Amino acid sequence: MSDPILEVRNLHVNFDTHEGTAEVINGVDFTIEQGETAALVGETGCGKSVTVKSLMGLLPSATIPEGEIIYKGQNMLELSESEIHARRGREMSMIMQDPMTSLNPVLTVGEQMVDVLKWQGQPRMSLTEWLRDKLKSGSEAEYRQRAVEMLSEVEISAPERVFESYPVELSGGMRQRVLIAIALLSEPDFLIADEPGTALDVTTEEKVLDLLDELVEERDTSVLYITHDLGVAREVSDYINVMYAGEIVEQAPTADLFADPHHPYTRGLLRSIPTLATGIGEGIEGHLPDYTDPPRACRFADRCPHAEPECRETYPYPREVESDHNAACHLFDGPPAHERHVDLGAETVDIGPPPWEATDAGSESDAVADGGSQT
Ligand SMILES: Nc1ncnc2c1ncn2[C@@H]1O[C@H](COP(=O)(O)OP(=O)(O)OP(=O)(O)O)[C@@H](O)[C@H]1O
Ligand code: NI
Repeated sequence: MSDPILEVRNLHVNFDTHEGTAEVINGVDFTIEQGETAALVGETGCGKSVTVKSLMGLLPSATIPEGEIIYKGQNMLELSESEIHARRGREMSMIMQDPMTSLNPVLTVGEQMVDVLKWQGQPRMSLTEWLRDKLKSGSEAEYRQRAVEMLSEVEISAPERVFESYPVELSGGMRQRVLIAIALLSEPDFLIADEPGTALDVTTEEKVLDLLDELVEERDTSVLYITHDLGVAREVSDYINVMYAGEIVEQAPTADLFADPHHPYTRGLLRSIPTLATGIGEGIEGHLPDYTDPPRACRFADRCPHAEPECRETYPYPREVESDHNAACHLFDGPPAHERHVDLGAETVDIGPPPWEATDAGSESDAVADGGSQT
């Protein structure tokens, strides 16, 4: 097996706010294998964008008191600003949540794409530095041709016209395709897609997702896919990391997560997937904790239908359900998922059948106890 392309270990990210220090990301661990598409899933405000911006070195106002971000064997947190700039956009690329704010409104699509292509010839510079000097090399016609080709690859039917257009002249779906084209121009090894498509209607979103899926498959790009929707994550990813309030509460290969979800938050999210029958999901009651004063034990306890006193007293370190499948919950037992996590001792508790399947609440199903009761 090859080395993972990205390993995030014990990542902490804080912000200074008027109310005090917001401890938003609290000890996050996840790994992305070469060529794999992993998802980071959680509700709004749980820290998905903060996590990925810290991977890209795009959080100037944050502090990272602890953690490692190991990309191709190198800890990004030990690199200088200029070394990070040099990688960003070239080896690593990001499709942002909001196409309107990530495209420059005063430049045409073509101008923005050609700038990216020219910049690629300048490996020691950040895009901003490069734009300042505008060192020109290569021929304008070649860049134009490459950009137009890329626009056809994202299935834009009038690429020449879109090349000459300003972002505001395009539909939302078109802008999202342009952003995908820009992100793939540099043929990145690693792509972060932060909810591409959420601003779009469902049909357009589906098309954009299918397209992205195809493009990364062809290129064998490793992808971290950000979404609040487990249904979308299931469609696009091989592995799912479920995030709640700045922590990974459960992580598993996609099929395992759906077959045998352990964390009550994962189960809540599963119930939140809209069904064809009702069109709406159930949602999870309550709201995220205050990041400036988060619970020191389980951050989900206040919303958890199964919380016990221990959940408010002891920190729920991740435990192994199976190899590659971890959950951070006191309600089941299992060996520590990571070496530094040593705080075990909870008994296996039956939390009943998976709620989204349950017909008989309080039955003696041991779906959860089973998975977790390893010695
Ligand atoms: N620069 C910042 N300064 C202070 N707090 C911040 C900053 N950026 C993000 N936060 C806080 O971090 C928390 C997580 O935000 P984040 O944008 O990562 O959520 P998200 O999971 O991406 O949500 P969404 O699905 O809405 O995009 C929020 O409470 C947010 O207010
Ligand atoms: Ni976000």
